[in-house]
Amino acid sequence: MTHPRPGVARKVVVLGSTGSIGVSTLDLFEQADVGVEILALTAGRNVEKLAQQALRWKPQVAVIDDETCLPELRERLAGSGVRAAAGAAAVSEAAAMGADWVMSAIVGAAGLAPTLAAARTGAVIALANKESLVCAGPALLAIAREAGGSVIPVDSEHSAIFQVLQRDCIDQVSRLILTASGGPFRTWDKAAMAKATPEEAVAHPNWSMGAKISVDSATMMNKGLEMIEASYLFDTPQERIDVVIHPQSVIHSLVEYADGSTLAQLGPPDMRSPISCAFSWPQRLSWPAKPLDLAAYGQLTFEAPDLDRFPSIAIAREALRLGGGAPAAMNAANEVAVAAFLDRQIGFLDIARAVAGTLERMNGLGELADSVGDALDSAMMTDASARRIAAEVVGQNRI
Ligand SMILES: NC(=O)C1=CN([C@@H]2O[C@H](COP(=O)(O)OP(=O)(O)OC[C@H]3O[C@@H](n4cnc5c(N)ncnc54)[C@H](OP(=O)(O)O)[C@@H]3O)[C@@H](O)[C@H]2O)C=CC1
Ligand SMILES: CC(=O)[C@@H](O)[C@H](O)COP(=O)(O)O
Ligand SMILES: [Mn+2]
Repeated sequence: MTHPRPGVARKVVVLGSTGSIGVSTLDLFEQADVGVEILALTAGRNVEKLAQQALRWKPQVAVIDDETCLPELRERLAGSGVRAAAGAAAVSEAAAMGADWVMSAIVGAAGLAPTLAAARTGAVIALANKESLVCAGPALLAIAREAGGSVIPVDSEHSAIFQVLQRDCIDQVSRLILTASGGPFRTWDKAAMAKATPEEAVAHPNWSMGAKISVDSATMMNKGLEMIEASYLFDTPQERIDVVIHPQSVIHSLVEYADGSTLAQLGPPDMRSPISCAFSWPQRLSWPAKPLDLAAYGQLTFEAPDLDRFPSIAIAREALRLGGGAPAAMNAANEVAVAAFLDRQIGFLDIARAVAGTLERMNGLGELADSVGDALDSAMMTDASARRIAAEVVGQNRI
């Protein structure tokens, strides 16, 4: 694992540079004034923003997933010395350019192939793309380990656990406690939630994030995904992972030990902090981070999650219990249902119904069996059949 060395620019790739995490990552590089040599920046289809970033950071290559955007990217980068490339294969090639540190911040299962490609190179992977762990967690972690690299979580809860986990006392960990804000509908009744609009669902109370994860926070599927993520990352069964609602998002998660002591990590809700940790671990970066002013908060509050209004946590527990392809299927069904909700095809409460319905149907068809062969192929096969079935289920719920 390559640690930052004073005076030596680390070679970096930022996958998903145009998104919320990607932008925070580049901003942190500026704020912390760290020495980085950016090998590649990648985006989905936001060619204007990608070109702007590329002109500022001068990577060797700027890659856009959507091939129809390549002519415009080429035009915008003409004369800059930055090569333009396009397509999913080019994104994975960028991930495997031999960087010391790769930020994995593509949204959804689309991040799996490039993250695995980066893992095979032995890079330090700063992992924001939780969906890749959900789809193929054990394989991804094993590939990174075997290649001599590492996976450092960026997701705020997992970064918190990563920071307070005492590696010498791993057998004395009794519980991992994930905090959840409760999202924008924490206090809404079911009748109001049924009518919630996409605009209301993406209005997260504490964090400014991409649309998909914002809807996941509103359904609390984000916590379901995070429970699976924590189970794989910290090798902990789901029975020992709990969720507590903490509306202020100041305590990012906790580790409870068998001697009755519970350690927590705190900070203002700012993703540059876990990104900073993943960049400099086991050291710390200096940058003008806003300090935590506990007196200004006055009080930190906690409540138990309501599984009737937010069934997604239970759905994720069931997917983890089923094992095999169930987490990947759950993730794919959720991506389909969230996209349909954002497109106003289904109602807010239909998202969790569609995910549960897809899992039920696939289980009945025997399509959630343990994977065989290549982890990526097998996760992508499960992903594809879950998307097909979820589209049918969503069609039945169409408004
Ligand atoms: N935002 C946050 O605070 C947090 C995010 N995460 C996780 O980090 C990941 C990124 O989240 P966030 O930054 O909010 O998401 P955004 O939607 O803001 O950004 C997603 C990024 O992925 C790119 N992208 C989208 N689809 C594809 C594709 N098919 N191929 C290649 N690139 C693609 C987007 O490009 P384009 O701009 O062109 O569409 C963009 O750069 C998610 O997995 C999320 O769960 C975890 C914790 C916190
Ligand atoms: C910032 C981050 O890590 C998000 O995953 C956050 O946790 C979302 O907030 P919720 O707690 O509402 O899901
Ligand atoms: Mn999180």
